[in-house]
Order: sequence, then C-alpha cells, then structure tokens
Amino acid sequence: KEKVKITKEQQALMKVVVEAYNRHQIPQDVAKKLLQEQYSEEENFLLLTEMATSQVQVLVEFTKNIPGFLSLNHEDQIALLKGSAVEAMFLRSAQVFSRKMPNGHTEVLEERIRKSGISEEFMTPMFNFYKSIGELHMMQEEQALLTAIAILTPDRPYVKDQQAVERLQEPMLDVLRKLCVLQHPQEPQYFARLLGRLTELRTLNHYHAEMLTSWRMNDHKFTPLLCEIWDVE
Ligand SMILES: O=C(NC1CCCCC1)[C@H](C1CCCCC1)n1c(-c2ccc(-n3cccn3)nc2)nc2cc(F)c(F)cc21
Repeated sequence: KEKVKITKEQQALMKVVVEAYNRHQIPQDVAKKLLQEQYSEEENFLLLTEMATSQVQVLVEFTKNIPGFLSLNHEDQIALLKGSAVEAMFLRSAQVFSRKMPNGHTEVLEERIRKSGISEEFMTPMFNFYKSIGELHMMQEEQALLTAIAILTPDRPYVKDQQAVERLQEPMLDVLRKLCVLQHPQEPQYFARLLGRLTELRTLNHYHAEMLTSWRMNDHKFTPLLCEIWDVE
C-alpha cells in the first residue's frame, strides 16, 4: 500500500489557502443574531442581503489569495467568481449551521431559518445539504480547500481558458485527496463524499434565484453588488 505523503510545496499551498480562508471571515456572526431574536420576513431578507453582500466581498479577497488566480485572464477571474458566489455562500451557510452549538441551539436555528421567509419547497434540499455537510465533520483545511476547488471549477459559464483553471484546480484536488486519506484512514470514500457535496451544491445554485423571488414579502431590494453577482433585478 503506497504511503501517502504531502510534499513540502503541497504543505505550502494548503497553508496559503487555509490562512486566506480564516483571514476572510464574515465579521458578525449571523447564527448568534438569529438565535438571539425572531425577525420579521422583511428583516430576515435584509439580513440575508447584508450577510451575502459582505460574504461576496470576503470571497473576492479569499480568491485573490489562491495561488495563480490573479494570473488568470481577467474576464475568466470574473466568470469564476460569478459562477461560484452562490455555492460559496451556501457552503459557508452549511458550515455555520454545522458548527458545534450548545444543546438545542441548532434546532432553534433551524426553526428560525424555516420561518425566515424562504418558501417551503426549498427547505428540504437546503437542510439536506446542511446536514450532509455536517455529517462530514470537515476540518478547516478541508473546508478551505473545498471552497477553493468550487471556485476553480473550469466549466463555469463564459470561462474561456478552461485548461488554465484546471491547472490551478488539480493541485488543490491532489492535496485534498491526500489530506482525506491521512485524516480519515478508516473512510476510503471520504474524498469522494466531499466532492459529491460540490455536486449537491450545484443543485442549490439552480434553486437560488427562485428562492429569492419567492421570499415571503413584496418588493425585494438587493445591493448593487448582489444584483451583479446574483443576476437579479
Ligand atoms: O445569513 C444567512 N447566511 C449567511 C450567508 C453568508 C455566509 C454566512 C451565512 C442566511 C440567513 C439569513 C437570514 C434569514 C435566515 C437565513 N442563512 C442561510 C441561507 C438561507 C437561504 C438563503 N437563500 C435564499 C435564497 C437565496 N439564498 N441563503 C442563505 N442558511 C443559513 C444557515 C445558518 F446556520 C445560518 F446561521 C444562516 C443561514
């Protein structure tokens, strides 16, 4: 059985990505806010747009720290950010939801989200995803690498030089695969399960625009940045 070993340069790559991931976190904690009090559907929508707007800003900063990203063609950089912003937001939301919380807090959080104004039909796919992420008990290295891998998806719409994106994504996939083998020796399928979450994320992408317009309230207002990145209004 070949001994899996993470090379020096793979260690360095992982360090850069994890540090960037941890440096660029949402300032205030939305879970704490939601646990503190009930908000109206309008207030929840406003909270979502505020959180999502600041999350896009930190996503851009994180992406700029992915080795090689800034040497990609500029239009392709935009296409990758635009193509992954919603997935990165749901991945981040799933990680927030899966954090260890005092007894009963997760249930309250789930209840608040169920009543936030999102229409019923999207609850099942969204919480199925959150729970499937939670079951993986991902380490922060895995979360950071998985987010970078989602961003560096070569076949996003309008990407011209897909090979250049593949050349950046492959080293991330290699180091994540080795990390999974080393951290989860009992679970040979763990790496495949992680990548399977990216497929599940794409389905949430598909629901996203409808989730927004069907939010139980009228006159949905978005920030200019969200209009750009979410293709709304
Ligand atoms: O703020 C949230 N998520 C942020 C975004 C940026 C990064 C950090 C988290 C929301 C929140 C805004 C207030 C109402 C209630 C939901 N949230 C969501 C969520 C729900 C629906 C949607 N969308 C619906 C249509 C399009 N997207 N997006 C995120 N899931 C969450 C899971 C948590 F544990 C959780 F704590 C919050 C969560």
